Amino acid sequence: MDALKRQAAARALEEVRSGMKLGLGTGSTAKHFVDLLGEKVRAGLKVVGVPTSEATRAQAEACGVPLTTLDDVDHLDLTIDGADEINPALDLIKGGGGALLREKIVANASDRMIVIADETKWVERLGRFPLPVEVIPFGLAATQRAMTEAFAKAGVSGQMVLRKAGAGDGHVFVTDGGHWIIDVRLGEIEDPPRLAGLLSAIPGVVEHGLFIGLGSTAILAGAQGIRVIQRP
Ligand SMILES: O=C[C@H](O)[C@H](O)[C@H](O)COP(=O)(O)O
Repeated sequence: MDALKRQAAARALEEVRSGMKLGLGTGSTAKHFVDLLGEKVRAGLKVVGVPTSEATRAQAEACGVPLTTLDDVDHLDLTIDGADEINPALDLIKGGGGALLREKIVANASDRMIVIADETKWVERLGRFPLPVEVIPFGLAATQRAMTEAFAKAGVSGQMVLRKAGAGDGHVFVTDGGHWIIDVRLGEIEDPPRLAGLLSAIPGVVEHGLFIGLGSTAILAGAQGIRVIQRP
């Protein structure tokens, strides 16, 4: 699986040109991309990147990829990032690694977003992967009640699970922005854009993992080779 992720990352690197301002994604697939980009930079490629997490920032710095911020550039040419699920409209579920907020800000500031993944991320309908929803700790119960109403309006339901940190000591997972994440296994989401709008309207929801209309191209690596899919 890791070899497939690297293949998708290598194919995405072919889209990078000297002088580009890049959004750098987060996760195990994006990590391959940053690694390969670092090799190119050390060989003379001139790019700057905006990392979507502190983890990616640290990796990019270690690889020698020059970094900037969205305050210092007026737009990004291209963002390359992974995903937890991708449907044929190139709508995505993201945030399995907890980086969805910065990832969405960066993708939205980009002219194009290339999604890199192994074939297992491709689904007819989004929703098998638990949807991450980033919330403000204040008023959590009220936010969850509003989320339940939003799910009902969108015709879905699922148990809400407050994400815990990986250490197994019971501590709540805290995002780079200081927020919490609620994961909700919804099953098939009939209308992802509608659910996205309903969740975005809830005051305690900072952001959610539905990326609608942001993915331009998906590069999927599987046993049969690489598929490049453009947003319809
Ligand atoms: O917050 C994490 C990101 O949205 C990742 O891009 C996503 O979870 C996919 O990660 P991976 O490439 O490790 O499957």
